[in-house]
Amino acid sequence: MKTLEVDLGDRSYPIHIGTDLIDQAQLFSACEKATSIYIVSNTTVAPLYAERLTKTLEKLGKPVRTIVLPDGESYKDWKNLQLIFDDLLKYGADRQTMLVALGGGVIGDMTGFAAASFMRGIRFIQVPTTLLSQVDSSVGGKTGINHPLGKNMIGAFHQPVAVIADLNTLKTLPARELSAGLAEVVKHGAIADAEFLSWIEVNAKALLACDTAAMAHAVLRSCEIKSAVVSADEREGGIRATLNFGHTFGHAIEAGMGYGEWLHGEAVGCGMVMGADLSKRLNFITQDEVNRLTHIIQSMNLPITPPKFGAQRYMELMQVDKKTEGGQIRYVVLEKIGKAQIKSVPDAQVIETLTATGAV
Ligand SMILES: NC(=O)c1ccc[n+]([C@@H]2O[C@H](COP(=O)([O-])OP(=O)(O)OC[C@H]3O[C@@H](n4cnc5c(N)ncnc54)[C@H](O)[C@@H]3O)[C@@H](O)[C@H]2O)c1
Ligand SMILES: O=C(O)C(=O)C[C@@H](O)[C@H](O)[C@H](O)COP(=O)(O)O
Ligand SMILES: [Zn+2]
Repeated sequence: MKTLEVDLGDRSYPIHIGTDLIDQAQLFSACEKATSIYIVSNTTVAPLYAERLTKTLEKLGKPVRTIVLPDGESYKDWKNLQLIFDDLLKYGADRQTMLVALGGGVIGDMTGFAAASFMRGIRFIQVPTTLLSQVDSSVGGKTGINHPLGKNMIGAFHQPVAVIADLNTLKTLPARELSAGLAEVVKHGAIADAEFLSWIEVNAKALLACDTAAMAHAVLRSCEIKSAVVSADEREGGIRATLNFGHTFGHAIEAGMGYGEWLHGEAVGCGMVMGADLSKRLNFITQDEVNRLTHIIQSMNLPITPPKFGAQRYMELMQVDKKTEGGQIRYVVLEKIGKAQIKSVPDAQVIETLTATGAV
């Protein structure tokens, strides 16, 4: 097992990465002060892992309950968030209750937001079970739900007290979900570590085969990159926005298609192709580099052609992005492979990208 720390002063926490971690009660030591523990999971993940995790948590001598939500991005909303509060209140949760998010990014984001707001804030642990949640969403404390008009529009920054990433849970993950997770892995290389991007390129086959050693490296390096950025800029005043590479276009695809039609990772993969094209138009990277990144994304079995919503609809969907300031949409672009920056770009150049990539 490898452990790294997200360094945030008195809100610092460990990320544990290894195999069979959900059976190890000592990793959940933050629950020692808890009055009760609620696992929050969904109808797919709970039957696979909730019983094992319950046995582990019961060793800590606390009452353990499981709340099971419907599965899917389309349920990441107010109505289904309320189901968590309903059970917490029904069964007598209090301010010392610990929530444990068992699932992918949807469960992690919703459980985190429930923890941020229940009784004005309780603690929670992330047990991510998708590649995407292990390399990205379980770390950094962005929690929330979607609004029909925009992705993750309602939420809070609320850090977990621990992240426990059990690589063996990835063995039951469908191939399409694995590919979606690889999009965020590629993102970390593209924005912060050119050498890591080359490693991803060389190890694409092992990654797609869910080889444990390859997964361990992808999760560890991604968590190192993300935790360094989050430690430097927890609330996205500056550098944290670079973690949004591919997301201005990607979130527009997710909302425009209807949540759940394209997986988040698929939309981000395609969004990065568009972001790379935009970076080339700003004379930052070359067409060869755009082609290389596009090829890497395609080799992960991710779509590279966006839906044809037309320029006006894309601009409308992107306008609500959380990076927009004073009506100006700001895009994450690649200064070079391994380094990103955030920039306002004239609409005309963005429309050129939309046209060139097939969105118009
Ligand atoms: N908070 C953040 O920083 C952050 C970062 C990236 C993404 N996100 C959010 O995360 C969400 C996407 O997360 P995701 O890709 O994990 O999707 P997800 O949570 O919908 O999980 C994907 C699918 O895999 C299933 N699943 C989960 N673990 C499994 C396992 N071990 N075996 C079999 N099936 C399993 C789930 O039930 C679901 O059907 C989006 O809502 C996105 O906005 C948040
Ligand atoms: O942690 C971050 O910061 C990220 O941007 C990571 C993204 O991969 C993630 O999808 C995040 O939820 C997007 O944030 P948002 O603020 O654009 O909703
Ligand atoms: Zn993302």
